Amino acid sequence: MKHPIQQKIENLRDTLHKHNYEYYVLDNATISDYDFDMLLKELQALEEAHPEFADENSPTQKVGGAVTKNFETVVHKNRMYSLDNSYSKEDLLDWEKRISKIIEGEITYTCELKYDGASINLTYENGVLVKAVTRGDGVQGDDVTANVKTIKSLPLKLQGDFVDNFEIRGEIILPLDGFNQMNLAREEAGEEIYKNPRNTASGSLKLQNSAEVAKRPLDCLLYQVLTYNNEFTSHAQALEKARTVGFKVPETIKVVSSIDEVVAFVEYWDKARFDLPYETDGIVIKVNNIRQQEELGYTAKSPRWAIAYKFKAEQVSTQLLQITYQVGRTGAITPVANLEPVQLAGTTVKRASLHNADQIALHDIRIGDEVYVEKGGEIIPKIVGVDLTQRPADSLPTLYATHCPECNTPLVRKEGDAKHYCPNEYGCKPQVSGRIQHFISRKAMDVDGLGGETVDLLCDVGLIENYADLYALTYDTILNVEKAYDSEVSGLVYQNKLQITIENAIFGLGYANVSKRLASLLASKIEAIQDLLHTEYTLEPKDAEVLGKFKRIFKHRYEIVLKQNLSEFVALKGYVSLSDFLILKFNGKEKGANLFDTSFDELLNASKQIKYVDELKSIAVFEDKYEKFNETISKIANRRVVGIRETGAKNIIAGIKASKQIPFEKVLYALGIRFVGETVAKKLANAFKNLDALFAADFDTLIAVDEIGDRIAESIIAFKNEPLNQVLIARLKEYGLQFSLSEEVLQNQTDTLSGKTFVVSGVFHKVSRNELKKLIEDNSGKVSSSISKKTDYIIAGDNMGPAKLQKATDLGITIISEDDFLEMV
Ligand SMILES: NC(=O)c1ccc[n+]([C@@H]2O[C@H](COP(=O)([O-])OP(=O)(O)OC[C@H]3O[C@@H](n4cnc5c(N)ncnc54)[C@H](O)[C@@H]3O)[C@@H](O)[C@H]2O)c1
Ligand SMILES: [Zn+2]
Repeated sequence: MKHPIQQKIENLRDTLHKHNYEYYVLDNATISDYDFDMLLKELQALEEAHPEFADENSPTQKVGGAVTKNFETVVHKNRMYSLDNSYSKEDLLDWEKRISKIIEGEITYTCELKYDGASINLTYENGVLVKAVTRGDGVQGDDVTANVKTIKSLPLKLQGDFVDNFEIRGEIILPLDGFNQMNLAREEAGEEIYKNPRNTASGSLKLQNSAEVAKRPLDCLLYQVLTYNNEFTSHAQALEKARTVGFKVPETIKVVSSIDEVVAFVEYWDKARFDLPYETDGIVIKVNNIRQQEELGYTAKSPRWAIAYKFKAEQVSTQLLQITYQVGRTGAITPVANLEPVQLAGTTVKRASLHNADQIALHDIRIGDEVYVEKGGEIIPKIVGVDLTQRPADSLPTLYATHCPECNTPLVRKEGDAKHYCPNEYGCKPQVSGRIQHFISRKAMDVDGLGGETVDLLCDVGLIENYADLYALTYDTILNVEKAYDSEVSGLVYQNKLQITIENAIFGLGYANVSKRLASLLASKIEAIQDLLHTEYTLEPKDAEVLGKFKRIFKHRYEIVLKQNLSEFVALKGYVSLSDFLILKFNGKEKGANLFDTSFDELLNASKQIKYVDELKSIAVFEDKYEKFNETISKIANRRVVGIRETGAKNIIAGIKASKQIPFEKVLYALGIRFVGETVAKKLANAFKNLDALFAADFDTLIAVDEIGDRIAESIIAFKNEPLNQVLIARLKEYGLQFSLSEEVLQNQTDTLSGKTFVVSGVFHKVSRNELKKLIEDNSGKVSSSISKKTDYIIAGDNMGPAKLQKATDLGITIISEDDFLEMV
């Protein structure tokens, strides 16, 4: 058993590592900065109280970022640090006390805004910009010179005299105006909008194409000059000189001589910051005298001579207009507050997350309430409370959604789970598409050429509805498939009120984007929609092409659907889509009957199984809110068309074909069995060697495998017992995917290390850490991340931490070198 404090420390480190990765590498934070900082402080306090659990890789000891593989890695000449945070005047006074013990003489401070973007280190030689490198992990960063050179306000060549060779540091930011304009354009194009300026600035720097970067209105604000010959005596003096030769050093910087003055500066900017053209998340206070700075030096992570003061999140109040529900890829439901638009920290806020039913109940949040909205750092705003004094007299408590907004299935909530789920795994559109997107993702089948948007498109037009369908796609069926997307209406436009005529069906099926005019022309010559397949038309070339496309997709769908009758079909999939329903319902009716002359109500009543309501949603809008519907229809003129052209089609088909070679463990991961992540999939693949053996294993056999617990075993059994999965797997086998480990892999596996547990620590020379781990696993050994009594060997590289070494010696564990280990295998 691990010491509970050690366990807690390790959990905190894991959590913080994950958030660092999301924040710095993915540019996609999932908790607020404030919450992040509080977790970090908790970890700091625990580590201070328990030095025996110290680790040089802890998030408290290192700058949180990382280098990416996309750029050349450059080692910084001078390390780049983070900043210590403070939140109150007391924190600032404590800091002053700490530094006064180390340095002598008067202290003056500079106060600067903390610009919220991505840090950059610029190297100038003989007055010319030669290199721009991101902070990375503080020791080394990404060389993004080409991208940075596109920033117009940054001098590539200095005007006037400055130091010959120097480095200068600053923040690449995206001013609010530019950010809002970028988002406006994306909103109009129907694209997902950017979360916040910081993410977008940081993401822009990492783009591969500098021409794209040049289109973004980035700016660079400078905050520190590093020289080699003591050219400057104070920080402020260096910055002012830098300004005169063309660097953008904000005029907001101020030199003061007491913490009281610092506090006044903070208080002023806490209000005035909202009038700034860019975002700031705090103030940076620095010791102004450079000699004093040098005396103070650095901790592992930050300079002792500087501290950040972080502003509290801003709050506003606004009216809650409506609560809607979003369905995630796993079926998880997230309630979303639709708000009366309000300005918050420089951006217009229209929506906020409500998290889950408990949160709504906790604050008793009701539609019509005046609610307090807060931007916790940078992620989407949240509702933190209700102004009860403003509550309307007739307000009613919120009734949480009972049915899935996408497929109308009753929602479920498992004990101990905060979220509701839509259980209609195989019939709910976001889940269906999500599962396919997981299947093709990089760590799974790694299908090149196919992305999330295209999967959505292929699902929407009905070409695929599970991952096996991917392998039935051909170049011809996907070429020129396209669909127009807009915010509300997904395709069906009912002109004759609620009548579905052939004309409307052709228009509404969404295949190939047939125009209203063409639909009516096509409908005029036929009795039933399937007549389209053999009726001759004389058409303009453009129309003929559209009809060709329509026929291709329709025929494909038609053939799939007609293989079963309606009840079998429903039994198999749990739902039918509207288009499938139409095909099934009207197949075989006598020619002459007006097959599509069915009212919407009739249609809905006739089949309670229609759950694929994407198409039907527009009708609900039509019935409830005629005006809104009209407004939406008018937007159709600005629809965004997503389509597949020649090159795209070729790449998709090639990518799908190539994925047949992806090794078994990845295929297993791709199947999307609950709780079977990448590592578990690898374990299972190694233990059972092929899918048949895995699926033949009973519960006890499964949990006998190292690290496979009840939950995973149950999930595997549930998966293999699901008839639809059986059909899918059978199809995938037929298509030739890898369902067993390759001969080559099997040959490299031995039992040499069976029963032995290893901990790998430090830096290695001959093989990488990951290769070491793989070697251990291939030879049936076990890798553990921490030292305990169960550890048999520690493979120690360079720089193994002293705490680990001590612990290993205490427990009497054998420490071996890289070479010793390689001998063993
Ligand atoms: N929400 C999350 O998941 C998450 C994850 C990781 C980090 N974070 C946030 O990021 C912060 C840590 O990030 P960090 O290590 O980049 O530190 P930081 O942002 O707190 O401070 C260091 C950085 O401030 C920047 N800076 C801006 N103006 C400056 C000025 N005038 N002078 C000096 N530096 C200036 C520099 O780029 C410097 O690298 C945490 O406080 C946390 O809130 C959040
Ligand atoms: Zn659903």
